[in-house]
Amino acid sequence: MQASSLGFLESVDQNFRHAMTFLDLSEGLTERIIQCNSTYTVRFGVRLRGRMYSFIGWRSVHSEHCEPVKGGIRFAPNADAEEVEALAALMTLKCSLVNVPFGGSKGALKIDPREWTTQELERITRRFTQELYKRGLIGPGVNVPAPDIGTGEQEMAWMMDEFRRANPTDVVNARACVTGKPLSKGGIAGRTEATGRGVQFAVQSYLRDPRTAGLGGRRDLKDASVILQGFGNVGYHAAKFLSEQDGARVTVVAERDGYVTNPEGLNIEALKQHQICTGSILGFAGAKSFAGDMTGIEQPCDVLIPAAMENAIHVKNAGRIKAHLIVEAANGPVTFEADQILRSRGVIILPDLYVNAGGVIVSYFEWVKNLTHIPFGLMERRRRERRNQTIAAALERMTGKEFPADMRDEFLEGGAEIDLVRSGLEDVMRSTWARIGDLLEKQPELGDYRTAAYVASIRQVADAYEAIGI
Ligand SMILES: NC(=O)c1ccc[n+]([C@@H]2O[C@H](COP(=O)([O-])OP(=O)(O)OC[C@H]3O[C@@H](n4cnc5c(N)ncnc54)[C@H](O)[C@@H]3O)[C@@H](O)[C@H]2O)c1
Repeated sequence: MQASSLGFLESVDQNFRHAMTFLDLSEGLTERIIQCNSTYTVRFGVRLRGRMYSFIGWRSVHSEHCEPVKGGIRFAPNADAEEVEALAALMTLKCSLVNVPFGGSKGALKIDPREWTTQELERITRRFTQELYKRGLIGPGVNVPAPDIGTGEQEMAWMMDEFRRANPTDVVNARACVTGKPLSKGGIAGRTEATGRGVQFAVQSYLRDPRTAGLGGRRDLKDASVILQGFGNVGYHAAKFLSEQDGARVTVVAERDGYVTNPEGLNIEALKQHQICTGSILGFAGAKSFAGDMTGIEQPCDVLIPAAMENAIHVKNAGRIKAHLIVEAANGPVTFEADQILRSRGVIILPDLYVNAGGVIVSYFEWVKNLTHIPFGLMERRRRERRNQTIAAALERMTGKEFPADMRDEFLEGGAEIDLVRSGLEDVMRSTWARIGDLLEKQPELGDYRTAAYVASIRQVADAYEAIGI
């Protein structure tokens, strides 16, 4: 997915430097914040299928102004050190923007997971974890990985288990060494859907804010046409919530082998089942398929959600994008140059560091849950229970009737973990949008949401560096 003259890392760097022009920081501090602190390359061998296979991976730490540092681990055949550094920089910005107390990091293993069996992937993942551990690149207080492209809760469970084995005398906090784990291994309800759910809250926050242009003045997604690129974890959940709960019509889903379309709106759940059964979205009965055609994202629509790889929209195709609103669910899907072309055409872009922050927000909840060793939100649940008891007693006094027994338990229940996670996520996404909007209102010269988000975020990182005197 290339054809940009600027690479991913250069695009992030340009965005940084553009935002820095609105901040009054010393030159030394500017460079300190932009530069990636370290990138480790790990090479290791695993004996598989009767021979030795060599693997290469990376873990970048962009900024340690807050520790531990945090960021996903990607398993992808085209991964490289530059990509990992760009992603680590975005993690620094993202965590700062949504006020989760982590520095930025990211990792990758150059591997196509589809070429290996589950047992083989387990051995590779465990060896990779050993390499990270040896270099102090995994641990609850130092560096906390999470899922990204090509990884999920299974890989996180293996990593956590390998870390725990390496620390047999200190297993108490071992669970907090990665997030995105299965529930049975210390994960948190709602983590898998979190990034897609956050995308939904981001779109809603933008549309409901009277200061924005909305969708040509419209304030909701009812019947709006949406094109999605990338039908993986983030893309699937975003499309599911926006179509089932906000009434959007997902008219195109584009994947690496082509796209499917239905102007009436695709049935997202049925399409997912088809993808799981056949390994592709193509050939889905409820749509027309275009095999090998990568122009799905160029079809007319109200909203385009790139949720696959970086550099999906570049100088060569930016002029052909017809969406009014682009919602960056992926990291870096619009290059710096494409961003300028699109904005000159009046296209509004909601930036990645805000839109896809749901994953790290809920990862933070999971990390806190693992370190406190008490069920997530126990205090909040107790508070809600007490509040609801007071309301029930007041209602009983006013009506002179007892609260119906069948409703009582449900009403008094403070809320399950999933409700608390969702409401916490919603709260952070909405308040972060308000911060971005307020800043742009106060400083209209910033010009766009990406610059406003970068400025808000960098300012906090700068404050942290200045406070510790580096
Ligand atoms: N998983 C998370 O919690 C999370 C959090 C924040 C950001 N992100 C970002 O979201 C994006 C997607 O991550 P994910 O976790 O959903 O990964 P995933 O592996 O679950 O899904 C990615 C999907 O994109 C598809 N894809 C790959 N190349 C494509 C191409 N050229 N055209 C169309 N589709 C293509 C893949 O086939 C796959 O279905 C990445 O940029 C990732 O960094 C993920």
